[in-house]
Amino acid sequence: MNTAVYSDITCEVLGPVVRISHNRPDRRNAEGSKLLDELDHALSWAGAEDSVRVVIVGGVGDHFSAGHDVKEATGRPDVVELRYAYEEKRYLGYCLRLWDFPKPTIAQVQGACISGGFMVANMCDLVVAADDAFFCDPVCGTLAAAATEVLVHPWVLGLRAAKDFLYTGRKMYADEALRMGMVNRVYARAELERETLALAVDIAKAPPFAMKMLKRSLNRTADMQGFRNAIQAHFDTHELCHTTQEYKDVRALGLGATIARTKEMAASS
Ligand SMILES: C/C=C/C(=O)SCCNC(=O)CCNC(=O)[C@H](O)C(C)(C)COP(=O)(O)OP(=O)(O)OC[C@H]1O[C@@H](n2cnc3c(N)ncnc32)[C@H](O)[C@@H]1OP(=O)(O)O
Repeated sequence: MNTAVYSDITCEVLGPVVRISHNRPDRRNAEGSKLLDELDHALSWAGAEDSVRVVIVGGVGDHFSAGHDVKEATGRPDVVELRYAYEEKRYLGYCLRLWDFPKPTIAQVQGACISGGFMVANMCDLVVAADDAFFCDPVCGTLAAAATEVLVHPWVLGLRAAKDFLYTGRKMYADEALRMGMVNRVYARAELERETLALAVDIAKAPPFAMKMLKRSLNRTADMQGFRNAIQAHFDTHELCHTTQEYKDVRALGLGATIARTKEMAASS
């Protein structure tokens, strides 16, 4: 049993399935350090608990997540060493732990799934989306950064489509994401939770050791093609961008401007 008390996530045990949800709907589920620490804590518990067979990662409210909490981020010191340590732990480290999670994971996505939040969803094995879900990662244009810290897009979209998507920073709606193979299934918004849980319960019937080995082999297939090295190399490239004048200029514009630019870029075709 998980007796931890969380504020920024919810953690529900649903038979053999645990649903862990971002829970800051008033901030559009922006991921601050508390939320990320709680998410990682709940995942560690679920990974070690024998009765848990599948984990769903979701979001309470209208949106999966608006990405990093940019308000919190602008309050942190702009010092390379401190930023690197923070991002290596909470972005790269937590994401790789989710990627390596020993049981199947499903992202359950409705509404906005933006940049940092998208990165978390992309670390899950499967993505199930509501018909109102949209995905975007416009941070090259909005924050002068080479995409989010963990660059999964070429692996789940293909190289050419990832370039189109990231160069424009546009929105991709659930139906296109399904066609592109970036999401597995799309349901009407009212059915998302029920259908995702039904899928999780179905997967949970498999023998757990065999499932763990199956996931390990599938992930190793990606590793043998360079997945982990590419992810780690991109992280350093991303961090380099935080030292530039371009970055300092956009950071000085503040939170409101970042959100406004994100909305503007997301609206472009
Ligand atoms: C490498 C970098 C990675 C990153 O992840 S950087 C972050 C990228 N994300 C963004 O730039 C933010 C994107 N947010 C949006 O586009 C919109 O939001 C939504 C489409 C998700 C929702 O739009 P709507 O329903 O009109 O809500 P609203 O009025 O924009 O926001 C409601 C409250 O939520 C706060 N908020 C939204 N996103 C963030 C965020 N990412 N970090 C911190 N706060 C956020 C706002 O400021 C506001 O707050 P108040 O009610 O006090 O005015």
